[in-house]
Amino acid sequence: MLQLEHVAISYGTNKVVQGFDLTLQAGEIGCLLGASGCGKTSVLRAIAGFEPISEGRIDLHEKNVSRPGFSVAPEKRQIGMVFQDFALFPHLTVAENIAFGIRSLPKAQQRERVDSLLTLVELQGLGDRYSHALSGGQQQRVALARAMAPKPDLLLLDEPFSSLDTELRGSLATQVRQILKQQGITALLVTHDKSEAFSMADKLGVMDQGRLLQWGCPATLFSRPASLHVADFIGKGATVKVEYLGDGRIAGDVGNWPLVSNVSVASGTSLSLLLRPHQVKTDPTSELKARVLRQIFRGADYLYELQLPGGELLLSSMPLDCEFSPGQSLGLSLDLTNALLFDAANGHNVLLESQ
Ligand SMILES: Nc1ncnc2c1ncn2[C@@H]1O[C@H](COP(=O)(O)OP(=O)(O)OP(=O)(O)O)[C@@H](O)[C@H]1O
Repeated sequence: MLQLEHVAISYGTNKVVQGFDLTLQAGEIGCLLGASGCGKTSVLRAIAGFEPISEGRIDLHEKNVSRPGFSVAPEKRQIGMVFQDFALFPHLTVAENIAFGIRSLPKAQQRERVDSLLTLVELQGLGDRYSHALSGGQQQRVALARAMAPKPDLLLLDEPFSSLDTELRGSLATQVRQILKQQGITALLVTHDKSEAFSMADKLGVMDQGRLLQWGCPATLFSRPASLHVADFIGKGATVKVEYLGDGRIAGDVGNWPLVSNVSVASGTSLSLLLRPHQVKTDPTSELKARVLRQIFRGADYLYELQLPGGELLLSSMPLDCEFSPGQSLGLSLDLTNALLFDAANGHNVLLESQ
């Protein structure tokens, strides 16, 4: 449905996106996740036809729409867009906003489509309102309905929920996913919010400085991140230095541990071991000790910041009945079943497939 091959985007001499490959199948929801300024919006604008590309190609339905020196006009691409700031027309009612892109259809057909979209986004009865009389979440659902009205082949969503409060953002992301799935719409969303990305995406990509570091299903990115940067970006954790001893063992300030998976490095290699909070547990009988630095109440559990005697930090999530105070020393056990290991020199994942 959508294919980007080795795409580069430049503003003058400044290349802000490079070597960008991405494939989205029909009906899939893709999501680009990355810090501010990494090039997410530029990629969306290039797909929509608003930005030329300086290298590579963009194909829609296996037809080339962008290559250096050539670009099919945005209005000929059958692409709908939803932006961060809703961008509804204030002088038009909700129904008129939704009908904006289908003005050329006969009136009766327009009304029918607007009514079915109002039902779809659960705004029945609000067709005559103006946007200032709607909540942020309602406005964003109008923007979604308006983008869907012309039945686009592809919907691009640029940080569509970022101006809403956290709770509304979460529930709207789930609703929007349901609507897109129900209608079989192919969509690409950009965001810097991990939870939004996880609740929306069939395929997820992490971008950094204009490059797509990894593209795959969210579970794969979480459990098999290609690099420490991807792992760090998509989930909380702490890294500690260890050395690969050979024979499937690692050692460092966290002690000497056997690995469940094989690694692709020689003995003596310096590695970074990423430990997520659920992998670090209290064990009074353990020789591995750490000092409590901070206890953070998270509602359903505590997050503890811990320090090993050598100075390295660990994070641990513990149930609410595990009450420890700053300064206290704890025995720890580590669950290395799904441990993530990266080459300390280049940050690449060194784990081979689990045995
Ligand atoms: N029209 C432009 N002219 C020159 N530079 C631009 C232009 N648009 C974006 N840039 C630069 O390109 C880089 C990527 O910007 P882009 O908006 O694509 O990033 P982003 O990941 O979407 O950021 P954000 O999350 O903050 O919206 C940034 O360094 C930005 O300053």
